Amino acid sequence: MSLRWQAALLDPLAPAGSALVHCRQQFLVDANGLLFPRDWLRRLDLPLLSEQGIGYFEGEPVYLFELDVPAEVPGAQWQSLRQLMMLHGEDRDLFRMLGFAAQIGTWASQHRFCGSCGSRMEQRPGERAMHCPACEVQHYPRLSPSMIVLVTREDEVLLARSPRFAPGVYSTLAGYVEPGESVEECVVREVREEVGVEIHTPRYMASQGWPFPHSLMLGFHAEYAGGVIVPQPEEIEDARWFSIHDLPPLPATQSIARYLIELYLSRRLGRPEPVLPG
Ligand SMILES: NC(=O)C1=CN([C@@H]2O[C@H](COP(=O)(O)OP(=O)(O)OC[C@H]3O[C@@H](n4cnc5c(N)ncnc54)[C@H](O)[C@@H]3O)[C@@H](O)[C@H]2O)C=CC1
Ligand SMILES: [Mg+2]
Ligand SMILES: [Zn+2]
Repeated sequence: MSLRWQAALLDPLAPAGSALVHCRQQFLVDANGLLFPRDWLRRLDLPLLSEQGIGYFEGEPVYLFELDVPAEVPGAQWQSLRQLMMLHGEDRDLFRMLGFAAQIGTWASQHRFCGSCGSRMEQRPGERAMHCPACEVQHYPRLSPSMIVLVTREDEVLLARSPRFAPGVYSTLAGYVEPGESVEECVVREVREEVGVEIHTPRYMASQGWPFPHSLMLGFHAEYAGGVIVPQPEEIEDARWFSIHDLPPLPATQSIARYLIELYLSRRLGRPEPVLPG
């Protein structure tokens, strides 16, 4: 359990504190960092969509200002959550706070109106939920279960490239769980769809909350059972078997994709096991 960052439901009517400012997967940053005095922010008259009390960082209460548009603030710039992960990813507590804030902010901005009757939703006191006063519908923060799997064949691992990846980087296969499906069924289906390969006995390894934009990654290991690689045209730019002795550039160390690969290498090569990223 982290000590520097602790998520909590704080009352936005409480005074003082610090705040993060978020809009569309970007945070406001200035020379002092990402946390701004809340009273100072209030005086800027920002285009506020929602304010949420999100927790404690180093014991201090932290709020989130979710904005309608990325407004200009003198002396400050907007930085994407991805850029911030690259810059501060080693600071796990900071990144966990930012990931949580981004997900709460995105959810709050996308649940301002009731999807059922169109009325304006209200923040429910004492609970992280949006509530429709007209039809009583309740919306909690959105999470999308997704599987991620390392497929192996003895000293080889199956890695693929999405057109969105940084040049040269290959990663494990991932995909969203569909309604009515078990995660194990999703693993088999996604591997078949994305690379045309059959697997056997997918085994659950570990999980990770992933704020791009609101996935809960369920990490698996599976063994190759048959077929030749045929990449799915729209999603997979290239997919190959790589020898564990000759791997391409891999995803960021904070990702469970990297953890699954490193874990397999450690077991195969008798190295110490990696630490699960938080
Ligand atoms: N932490 C990690 O190590 C990694 C995390 N991921 C994450 O895994 C998730 C799924 O991976 P993808 O290969 O992109 O998924 P995918 O293979 O299911 O395909 C993505 C497509 O699914 C559809 N989609 C989008 N949101 C959806 C939702 N909530 N439910 C169902 N379908 C949806 C869209 O058409 C999207 O283009 C993403 O959030 C991605 O960021 C992916 C790789 C590594
Ligand atoms: Mg995928
Ligand atoms: Zn309603």
